[in-house]
Amino acid sequence: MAAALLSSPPKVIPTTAPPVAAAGSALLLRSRHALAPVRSILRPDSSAPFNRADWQASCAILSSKAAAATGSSSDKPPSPSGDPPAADTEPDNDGGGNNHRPPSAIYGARTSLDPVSNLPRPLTISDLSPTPMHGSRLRVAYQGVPGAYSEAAAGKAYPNCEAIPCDQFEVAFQAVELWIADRAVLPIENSLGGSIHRNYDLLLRHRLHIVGEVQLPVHHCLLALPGVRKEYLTRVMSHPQALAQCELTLTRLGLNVTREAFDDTAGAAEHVASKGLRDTAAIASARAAELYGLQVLADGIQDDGCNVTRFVMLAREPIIPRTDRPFKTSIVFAHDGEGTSVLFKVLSAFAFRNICLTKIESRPHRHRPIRLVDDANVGTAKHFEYMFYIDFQASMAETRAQNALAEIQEFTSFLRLLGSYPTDMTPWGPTSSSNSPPSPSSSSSLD
Ligand SMILES: O=C(O)C(=O)C[C@]1(C(=O)O)C=C[C@@H](O)C=C1
Repeated sequence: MAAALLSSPPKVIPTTAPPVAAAGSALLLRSRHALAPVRSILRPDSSAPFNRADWQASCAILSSKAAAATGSSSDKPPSPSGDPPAADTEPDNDGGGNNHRPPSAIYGARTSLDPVSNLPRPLTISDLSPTPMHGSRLRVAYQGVPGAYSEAAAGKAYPNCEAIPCDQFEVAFQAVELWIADRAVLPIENSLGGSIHRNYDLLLRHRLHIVGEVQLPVHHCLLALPGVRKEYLTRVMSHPQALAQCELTLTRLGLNVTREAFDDTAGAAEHVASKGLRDTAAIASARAAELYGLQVLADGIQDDGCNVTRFVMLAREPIIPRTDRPFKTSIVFAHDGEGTSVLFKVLSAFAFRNICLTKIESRPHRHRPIRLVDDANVGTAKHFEYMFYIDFQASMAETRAQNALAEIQEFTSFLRLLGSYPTDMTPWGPTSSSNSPPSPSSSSSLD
């Protein structure tokens, strides 16, 4: 009998902090920048160490002055993005390694001792959506090197972001967890190649939240060094998904080539170029050809014109689900019961509420991949155990979604909410060759 990982109600939990806590932490972090002017008023010698007792004294002074005075605040409202002022580089800890923040830290950006300064300001929508705390462009981790489709997906999800290449999917997860990046954008499924299983497994292993999705039309090209002709080729290398997406076309082109897997499509192009491989082609984007000085031998070689990869955006904090636009929710669960009846019940919890499912995926159960079923008559049978991933078309702000999950938790041994996020509704036609990187002129962000 597996231990239920969700014990006391509510069992359906976001993986780290609930949305309100998430909003609170964003507010605290932003406010540390706002504190600098207050500190310089209280201690003109800002180079001197400023300890916890000082903070408490400062807060007491501020509160007593606030209580005694009258008048209105002339403060500027926080910036819509919530970003801290660029010039504010005050350290946020007390020198002891702890990020102690005085109560006044949550009072917003105040620069004077007027009475309103110390009253808590109301939460605004910008407080509820975590933004970069380093005052610069959003840093978005992706797997691959420049020219990879994941880089283009990062640019579609977050125009004008700073895309950070990572050599493995796991590194992109860690980059967000360690605050090196603000978001990760990772492929989760492709319309031809199917699920990217590694990322399903990593979603469970890590504690990040899905905060959005983007669907990217993927347009593959066959790339080789300038002057190389198709007849010279003995090998083609690319990401396994890209090789799978072009399998039929490679045969149709009459290429007698071995297939070799590479970490990412653009990495394969870079390898062909940097090693001067004249017998090898890479499958990658037209942008990769440009970046690495390769020629395009064939354009649009994916087996189907509509070749789309769905990427998910991951963050340390969940977003607040809404109902003013189409939302999707992703969950993962496991059960102890005998096979189909539990699955049937889970599906009916959605069906009876008219909630459409858009994806079901199963992966081996991480802690218990096999269950032995002892039966005296037929010996010991082995059942495979699975984790089930489901995406459904509803927001967690909707009662029907909350009720469906409340019901599902009754007959599952484990249930985790991976995220409730806006559905990518941007229209796309047949794939074009411009899998472009992040750029300030790109279309609007989805998050
Ligand atoms: O190699 C890349 O360029 C990637 O971004 C990875 C990836 C994938 O993992 O599926 C993304 C989109 C394409 O479907 C092919 C490869």
